[in-house]
Amino acid sequence: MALIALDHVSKIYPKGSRPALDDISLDIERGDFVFLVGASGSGKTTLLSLLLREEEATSGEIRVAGNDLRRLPARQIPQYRRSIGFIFQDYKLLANKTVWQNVAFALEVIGTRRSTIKSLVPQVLKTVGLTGKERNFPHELSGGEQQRVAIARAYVNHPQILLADEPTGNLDPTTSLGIMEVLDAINRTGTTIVMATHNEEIVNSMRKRVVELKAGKIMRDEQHGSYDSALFFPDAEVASRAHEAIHGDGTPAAELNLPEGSYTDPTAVTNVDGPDVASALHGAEHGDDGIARLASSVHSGRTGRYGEVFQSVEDTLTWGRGLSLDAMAAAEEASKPADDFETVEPAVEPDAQPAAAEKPAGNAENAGDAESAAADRNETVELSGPLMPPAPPAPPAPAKHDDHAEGEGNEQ
Ligand SMILES: Nc1ncnc2c1ncn2[C@@H]1O[C@H](COP(=O)(O)OP(=O)(O)OP(=O)(O)O)[C@@H](O)[C@H]1O
Repeated sequence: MALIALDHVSKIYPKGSRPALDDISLDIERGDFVFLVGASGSGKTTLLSLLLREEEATSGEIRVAGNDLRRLPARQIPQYRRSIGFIFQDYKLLANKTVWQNVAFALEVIGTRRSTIKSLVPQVLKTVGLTGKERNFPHELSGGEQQRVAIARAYVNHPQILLADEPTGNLDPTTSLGIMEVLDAINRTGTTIVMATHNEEIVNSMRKRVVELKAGKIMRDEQHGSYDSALFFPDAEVASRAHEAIHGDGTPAAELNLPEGSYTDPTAVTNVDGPDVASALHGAEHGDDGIARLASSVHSGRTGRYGEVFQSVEDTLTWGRGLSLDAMAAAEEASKPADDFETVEPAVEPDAQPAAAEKPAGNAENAGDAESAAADRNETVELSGPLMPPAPPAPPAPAKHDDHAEGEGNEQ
């Protein structure tokens, strides 16, 4: 039997005007890597929430690793969730705990022996390429490093299933590549991965199974699938949104001074990109070289139409290839009249981080409810099976390094 099996599943939220999921049937086998794609609101997060038993299906049957989720008693839900790792777009790390403590906490709440924790935490941090960052707090890490901590926390008990909701959504292409390398390596150890994403470059390079949702229904299920985000984010709409985000007005895309090729007639968006995308999609043998293709795509600077049009938005972010504050201050200064000697303050603090990344996860900081907090964040599983892969591939290098790591962290 499939590891994950959905049979005619529908989900209607109490205030929903239409089903968030509408008669979905889907089997996912052990060891699969599945991309869930589809427009905003198509039901991707709802599907992941059902698998996690955060939400209950309105009708239909869901079985995960032999558990019939309709019949799972409430008291067994925390234990069930421990068999599943979950990774969020905004990391959901505990802001007041170090890297080491964030990962160790996942083991502490299930009563893992201190000596075991001391042995497991460095192993998993090494796997995700974070050796040397053990004593850093989340705000002292880049976005990519924070997501690696989240992956380490989700993976420390070697879950059978890893669910990821837009895990690269806040990251630049190069950092996303590093995250995908880690997820691919974890998948190759036998962990089943279901990942919701809008990132066409990742989907098209990795050529894993693609399940596409549209208005709560499965429109497509392909073994070595692709994704053209332009189908879901018509160029004119994306361009307008990007322009509005940057300049704060609603100028129609057609009137914007956009780079050649970034705007096309919205009625003609069903075309796949030019020869580059076509060859990326169909040029190589289907095999286990998705990461190599992704690396080649990232290094060539090809980010797909969705990536291209949001490029300037990405450049304003304060992590990844963030805007240089010096350059920004210099530009402001240069644009001022010569007789204006006012000091120019930078718009953001040099070490500013996205607010979401600093937020603790749900009620996870409530010390009196550590168990349910951990369950909410789903980072632990039963201590069965090998905790580490027999021969994991070399972990990718961290997205960036700093000089203030205090060495290998046996801080417990
Ligand atoms: N708690 C809720 N109550 C009512 N409606 C909801 C709730 N959560 C989601 N929905 C609705 O269900 C539909 C599917 O939402 P869902 O979040 O699953 O989409 P998604 O594909 O994950 O979107 P995105 O890519 O924007 O994250 C949407 O119409 C959404 O408005």
